[in-house]
Amino acid sequence: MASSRACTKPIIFLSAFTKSKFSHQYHVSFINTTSHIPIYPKLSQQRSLVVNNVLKTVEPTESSLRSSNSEEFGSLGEKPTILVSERLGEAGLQVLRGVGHVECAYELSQEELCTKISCCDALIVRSGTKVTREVFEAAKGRLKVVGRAGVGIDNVDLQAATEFGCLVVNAPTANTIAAAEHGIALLAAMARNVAQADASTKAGKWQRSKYVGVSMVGKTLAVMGFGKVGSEVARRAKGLGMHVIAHDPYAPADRARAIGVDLVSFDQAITTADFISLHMPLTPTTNKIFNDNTFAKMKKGVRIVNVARGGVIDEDALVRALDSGIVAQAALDVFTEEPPSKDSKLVQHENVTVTPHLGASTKEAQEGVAIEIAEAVLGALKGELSATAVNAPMVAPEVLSELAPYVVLAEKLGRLAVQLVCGGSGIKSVKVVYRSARGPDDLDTRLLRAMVTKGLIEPISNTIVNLVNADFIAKQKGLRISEERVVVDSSPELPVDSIQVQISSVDSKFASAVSESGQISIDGRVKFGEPHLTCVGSFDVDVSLEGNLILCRQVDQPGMIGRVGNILGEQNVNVSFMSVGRTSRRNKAIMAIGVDEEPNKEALDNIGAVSAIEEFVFLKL
Ligand SMILES: NC(=O)c1ccc[n+]([C@@H]2O[C@H](COP(=O)([O-])OP(=O)(O)OC[C@H]3O[C@@H](n4cnc5c(N)ncnc54)[C@H](O)[C@@H]3O)[C@@H](O)[C@H]2O)c1
Ligand SMILES: O=C(O)[C@H](O)COP(=O)(O)O
Repeated sequence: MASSRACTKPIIFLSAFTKSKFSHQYHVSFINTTSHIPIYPKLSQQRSLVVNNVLKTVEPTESSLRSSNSEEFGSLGEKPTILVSERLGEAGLQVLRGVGHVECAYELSQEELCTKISCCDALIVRSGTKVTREVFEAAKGRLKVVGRAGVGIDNVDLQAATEFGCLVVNAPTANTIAAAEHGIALLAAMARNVAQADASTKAGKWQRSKYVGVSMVGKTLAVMGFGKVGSEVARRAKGLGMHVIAHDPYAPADRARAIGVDLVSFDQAITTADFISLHMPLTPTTNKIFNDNTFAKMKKGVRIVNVARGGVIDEDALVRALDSGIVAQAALDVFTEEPPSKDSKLVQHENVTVTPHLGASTKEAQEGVAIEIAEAVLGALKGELSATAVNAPMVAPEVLSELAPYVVLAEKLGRLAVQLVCGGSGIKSVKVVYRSARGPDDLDTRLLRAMVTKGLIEPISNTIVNLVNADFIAKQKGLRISEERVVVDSSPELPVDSIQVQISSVDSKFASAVSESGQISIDGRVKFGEPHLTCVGSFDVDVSLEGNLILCRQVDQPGMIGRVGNILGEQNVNVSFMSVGRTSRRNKAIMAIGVDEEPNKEALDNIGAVSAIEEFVFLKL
């Protein structure tokens, strides 16, 4: 006989993120692992900021301005602390202050940031703060969300964020127009030597012949990266009478066609363009994608604008290309190192126009970005939809809402299964079987798998598992979680008929949980919205998965329920649910008893001493 006393902690975790296929909205939920599990499948108030080339004014929503009560913040239990490490529009700060403690601390050293971060639930940055692995380590698990008030997330270590279970959200739409306008401003300023002529005139010179420019009309502009900013630049360049081509391996051809832009290969773009405007993100693939080799292929006298990221250009190679005349001029808003060194040859080059990363810096964009990020961060903290998660799988809000009770079931089954293993940490292989009337394409199981993983890992480690880090943590622990879908003849209205968790190649502390095929196996289903355990090993049971559970295997004979019930009653332990499953009459039976309180040692010893009881286990859910 054996009993398990695995300990669980009353923690609420950031657990689920969803994104609608249709509305491009994401969802974040908090899940309370010990009591009722609240999921808040509310739709976010995300507003389109650029609609048909029109910049829409964004206003904070009423809900985001409303004061918080502690319940809204799940595990935080009190107002969250939000560190804002770079200047943010006042409207966004107002939204944040309505619900949290906001600390604005600018130009922090890395050390100062690491010191502050352990007291913060959220961090809001722009491009100037490096959110490195050290920052996540220093946060010691408290940091729930990093909000990037802008598009580029190359200054946030996403891998580290994911490993630490920290959600990263950005504000991808509010500065699109500002960046596109800045691109066009630089293009025109470069073509007409505006900056150089301005400096010369202010220096008392009158150099009209020196600053003869080039015209843009009829010239070919290659837009590299045909995303939000790139397509707005293309649209504006068309208005200037330019012939616009674009390269973007992932852009839909119909969007390009709609603007009258030809999508071409990388080489075709750079070899035929008179002007090249860069609008791709900085990734390992695009890092220094403009280098000696690519400059060598360009039309002599090409002009380059970069409002994307400095790192996409090999800056030394650009200086060489400028010196050799391959590149006639460059206009740069962004640099590999920001700010660039004072004696940077590139910055000082006479054919180069520079601005200090001003692409997003309009009043309108900064207000919009601030509200967009404030709402995304607060949404994440409150368990509401977050439209812009960048390091979490996306599950549509409607899917989340229908899966909500199964999410609870999945976690409880994982939690229960791991407590049935002798020395739980030796688990290597887990299979989750979903029985459903729906075809595989109609059932998104990532959330369920993540919750089984959470249930399996948390009782045996001090790791916090959520949807951000579930797969990573499982892999790190050498836990292979496979999934199987079995199509059954039940109602397609229900996403899942039942979930089975199997753990193979381990010994169980409750031998009856081992199925005929040799794995620990438990099944559950949702009944009337509540998770139920429906099968243990080869025994059918039916017990609500709440509170704690005692599983006993006994000889099937009269009076057993009464005897165990009496023992528990004597210790003032309330039985919430009881079910008996047996192989055949008067043979072996399993009694599953739900109890509100944790029985003390004496009660458990007394249950073990009942002669007809062959084994039992106490499980915390
Ligand atoms: N200077 C600024 O202040 C400022 C302001 C806003 C955005 N940005 C930067 O501009 C860039 C674009 O922003 P966005 O909002 O348009 O992003 P976006 O995600 O909408 O667009 C980026 C596009 O680049 C494409 N892309 C990816 N890899 C590519 C490759 N190898 N070659 C060509 N295209 C590739 C993507 O498919 C996508 O369509 C980002 O780097 C962003 O950080 C800078
Ligand atoms: O990626 C972005 O959104 C831009 O580069 C803006 O950066 P900023 O917020 O530092 O101005």
